[in-house]
Amino acid sequence: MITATNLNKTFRTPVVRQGRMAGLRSLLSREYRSKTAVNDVNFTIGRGDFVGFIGPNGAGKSTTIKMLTGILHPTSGEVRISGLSPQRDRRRVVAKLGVVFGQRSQLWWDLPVRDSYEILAAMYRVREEDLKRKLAELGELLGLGEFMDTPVRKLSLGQRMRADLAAAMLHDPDILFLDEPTIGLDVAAKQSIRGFLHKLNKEADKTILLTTHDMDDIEQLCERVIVINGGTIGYDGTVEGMRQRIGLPTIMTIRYRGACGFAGGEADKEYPFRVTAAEKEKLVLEFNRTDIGPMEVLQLAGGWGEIADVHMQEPDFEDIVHRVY
Ligand SMILES: Nc1ncnc2c1ncn2[C@@H]1O[C@H](COP(=O)(O)OP(=O)(O)OP(=O)(O)O)[C@@H](O)[C@H]1O
Repeated sequence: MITATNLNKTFRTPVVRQGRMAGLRSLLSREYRSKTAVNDVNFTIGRGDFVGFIGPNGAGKSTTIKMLTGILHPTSGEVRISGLSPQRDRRRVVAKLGVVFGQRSQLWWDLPVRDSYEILAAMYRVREEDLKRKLAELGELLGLGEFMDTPVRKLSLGQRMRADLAAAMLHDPDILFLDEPTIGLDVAAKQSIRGFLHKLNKEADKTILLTTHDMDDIEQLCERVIVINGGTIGYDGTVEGMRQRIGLPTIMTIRYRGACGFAGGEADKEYPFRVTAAEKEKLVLEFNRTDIGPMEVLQLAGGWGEIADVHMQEPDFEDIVHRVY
């Protein structure tokens, strides 16, 4: 449904000269600096996929999304959205896409939300009865009723984001590109946006590409994550696969009923895990899931006494992402 093939984007910006007569010299001979923002990027996103697109600041995320939506032309390589080029078939591709930039609203600042929707519906040639039906449906899912007649500038950030998501859905696109849709929101507002996106993906089968710096968005919503850094893709796979590849340990704390038999001599033996703390009735073990599974660890640990209670702590997703970057 969405493919990027050998996608490249190099920006050429004029160098600003310093010193006397700099302006005149710049006019006579311009010097340019090249910056490769996206470097040989390849991926395919299937219908109904929910993909997280992450990377540090300046990694090339926005540049990639702008090429996917047709706002920017690639220096080389190509994009296909349902077989169409967003650069050459702009109008047909735009009809399939909904786009939300969290930092920038596409609504008219001084107009009531309702008026913005009417303008957008006219631009997208949405029929009046379809708009009515869509607004009733989105109104319920996103709680638009409380601010439909309020000018956009008076909305809270959470309300504005909900209003923007509805705006992106008015023409019922199959694909959504979301750039930081939860930025700056409090926990409750984030949860409400996430609930909506989850429904769109699972119940309405929308394909979603989500850019975010909030790792909870990724963990709660995405099955797959694409990591970009310095314009190049560093990882493309499942969230679980990323955990395993990075190799941060899972920590298991085992409490025994009575004294634990792990002691003298045992410490010298080779195990596929590390014992990081050993007390009378408690052991703390660290292991990598690529080396051994939790059930095998428990079988081995069960040899040192009767296990009363087990607690497992998976590596923190934020730490994993930092390692990938
Ligand atoms: N119009 C432009 N002209 C020149 N350089 C640009 C332009 N747009 C982006 N860049 C550069 O390309 C690189 C990638 O930028 P991009 O905005 O795609 O990153 P990003 O991953 O979206 O970052 P962020 O998370 O900060 O939004 C950066 O070094 C940026 O300075």
